[in-house]
Amino acid sequence: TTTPRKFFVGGNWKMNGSTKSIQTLVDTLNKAHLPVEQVDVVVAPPAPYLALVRSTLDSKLGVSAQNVYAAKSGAFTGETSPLFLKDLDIHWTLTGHSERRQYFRESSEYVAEKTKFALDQGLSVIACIGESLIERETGATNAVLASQLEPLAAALTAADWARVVLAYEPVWAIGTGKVATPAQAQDAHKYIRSWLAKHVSPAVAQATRIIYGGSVTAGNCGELARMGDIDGFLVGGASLKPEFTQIVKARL
Ligand SMILES: O=C(COP(=O)(O)O)NO
Repeated sequence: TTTPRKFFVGGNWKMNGSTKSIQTLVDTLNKAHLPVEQVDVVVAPPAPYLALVRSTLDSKLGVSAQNVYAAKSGAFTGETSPLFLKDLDIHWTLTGHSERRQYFRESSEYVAEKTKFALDQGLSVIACIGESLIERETGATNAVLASQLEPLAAALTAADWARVVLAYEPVWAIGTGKVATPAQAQDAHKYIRSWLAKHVSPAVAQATRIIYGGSVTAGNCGELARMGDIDGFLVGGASLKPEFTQIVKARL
């Protein structure tokens, strides 16, 4: 028998918010009494607001950085150390979000290096992968996903994977309102899981949560959540709204 994977919903606030809007959002989340026994919920505020959110959000909800640097401290102006997060009782970080790959030229090798470093510092990681529109249209989706997974598989031990959630976020669905169809998302998740089974281990493939991101809303999350290899969501725009609490309950 295999242990069912606990549903996981992340909220990526990206570069949005203010003290006032964040306090309102935190208040909404605290009052929602989210079903944390059935769903892992983690929100990722902008770095300047990490301490505020951690100190005011219900402790049963996780807080994540949106990015970290692969060093403990030093002359790396502008960067966030994993040690800062642990100091703030924050146990998660995103790595490899497509916006960091696109605007800040983060390579899959670099993403794997920072993912491994964060894990070695005791953090859990939401590691992001996903293809562009041209890659999908030219039939390169699986090859691209494999190329993004390879450095991760090379860097991580089997034990590391227990603290990794993979987020499949097709770039063409992020912020566009063009959500992947349940079949498109399921196919990609199924490929990722089969890739893990072959290149890491069947046990890691079975246990690793693979969550979908890209224009998820309260309206489309239900049908996506019914797909066997979709273990949750990484929500952008909708995570800034009260409807995020509906998305958390997508599989209930
Ligand atoms: O980038 C995303 C998805 O963003 P949207 O939900 O706004 O498409 N999650 O990390």
